[in-house]
Amino acid sequence: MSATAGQVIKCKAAVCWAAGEELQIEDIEVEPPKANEVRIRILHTDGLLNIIQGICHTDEYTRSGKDPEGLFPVILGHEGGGVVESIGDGVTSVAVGDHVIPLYTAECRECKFCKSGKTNLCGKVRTTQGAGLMTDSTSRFTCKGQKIHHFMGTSTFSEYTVVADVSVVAVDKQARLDRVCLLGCGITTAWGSVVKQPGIKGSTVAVFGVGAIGLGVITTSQLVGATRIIAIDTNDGKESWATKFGATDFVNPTKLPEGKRIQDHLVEITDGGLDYTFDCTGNVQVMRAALEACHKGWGISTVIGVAAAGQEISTRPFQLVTGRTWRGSAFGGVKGRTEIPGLVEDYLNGKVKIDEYVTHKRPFAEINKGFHDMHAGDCIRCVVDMD
Ligand SMILES: NC(=O)C1=CN([C@@H]2O[C@H](COP(=O)(O)OP(=O)(O)OC[C@H]3O[C@@H](n4cnc5c(N)ncnc54)[C@H](OP(=O)(O)O)[C@@H]3O)[C@@H](O)[C@H]2O)C=CC1
Ligand SMILES: N[C@@H](CCC(=O)N[C@@H](CSC=O)C(=O)NCC(=O)O)C(=O)O
Ligand SMILES: [Zn+2]
Ligand SMILES: [Zn+2]
Repeated sequence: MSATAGQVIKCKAAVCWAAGEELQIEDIEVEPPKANEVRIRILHTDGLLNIIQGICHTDEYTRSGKDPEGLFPVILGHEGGGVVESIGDGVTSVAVGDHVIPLYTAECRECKFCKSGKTNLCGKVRTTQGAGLMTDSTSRFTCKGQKIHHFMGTSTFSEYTVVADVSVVAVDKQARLDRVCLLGCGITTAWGSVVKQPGIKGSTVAVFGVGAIGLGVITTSQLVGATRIIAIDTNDGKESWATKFGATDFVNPTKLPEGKRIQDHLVEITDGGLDYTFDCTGNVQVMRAALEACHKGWGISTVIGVAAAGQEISTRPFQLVTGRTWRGSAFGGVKGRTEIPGLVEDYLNGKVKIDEYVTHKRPFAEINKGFHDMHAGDCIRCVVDMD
């Protein structure tokens, strides 16, 4: 039992008060966990463990106001790790002191979705999570007397956070928490999007967008045995990254002859198109190009990127009539409580890269600089040092 169990904890958090505003480091209050909830210490003060956590483009997407589900004021962050400080009644899946990763895709194992065997999406907490609240429709965070919304059921940009017990997984304490916390989103999303897509072994793949997600798709495609992996990015600086992670080719669509569309170029250089393509940009024009770069009769295109409010995808229905498939992937189709412990072991065994994605590091007090880093073009993953 920790000394703070059952008490309101006062700590620091990065609060975004309104859409488009920078985050403010504020003193907040974090209520104890209620039944089936877990309070997690993201800041570790004993000097043994220095937590870092990632900033994902989806945090920026919500901060910017482009997310139709965005609610403010809010504590963002969904790629973190921490240590369980206390648990509410009925919690059996994690214990005080466990090293844990919060999961924005819950896994209750009881709902229609979880029991379907067809999806990783879980229905248990999604409605209240989307409303920025815990399952009893209240928040555990206050600041200056005001209620602060939770974000994606995780809100990791806080020294303490509260999550549902179905939204957290304990991991091997031998794994450095300041590394495996990055499995909370981007790397796992990319890994799952590839390993859960049958047929990539021996096939051709095109990856649009060479950020953390695109690199994860490239390296996992290589791991499962894709024969040709074409990376596409508008930034030439991404070519060396793509190659280092396993791409066989790199194309910058802005360097094609005038009027030449990227999908037409890809179809030409691949004898009819790719077996598999992935959108890792969030740009709906790119999503279309990725679909249309697929081979007639069997090509499959996966949308991973998150597009802004009001954006819609389109293509000629004939593209689908003639055998191309458009699909999407949330958190890579990964069931976090079941599969993240195995991914942690894969990291410990050198089968999954994590450290290689980190290009920038910022102290918590400079978290806004981390958000700016993401727009600079040379950033794969910026991590925030909570110490
Ligand atoms: N479905 C899911 O579960 C998840 C989805 N996401 C989403 O995935 C997307 C990718 O995330 P992340 O890798 O972190 O993002 P990044 O911005 O780091 O990577 C995107 C890359 O695409 C490049 N790019 C931009 N426009 C084009 C274009 N027209 N053609 C080709 N490349 C282009 C960017 O270039 P430049 O460097 O010049 O900007 C950048 O290199 C985001 O939308 C994010 O929200 C993230 C996690 C989970
Ligand atoms: N809130 C947005 C949709 C955002 C979105 O698509 N989120 C992804 C994860 S992105 C992680 O970095 C996701 O898993 N969505 C599934 C879900 O149930 O939210 C909107 O409303 O457009
Ligand atoms: Zn994310
Ligand atoms: Zn469920």
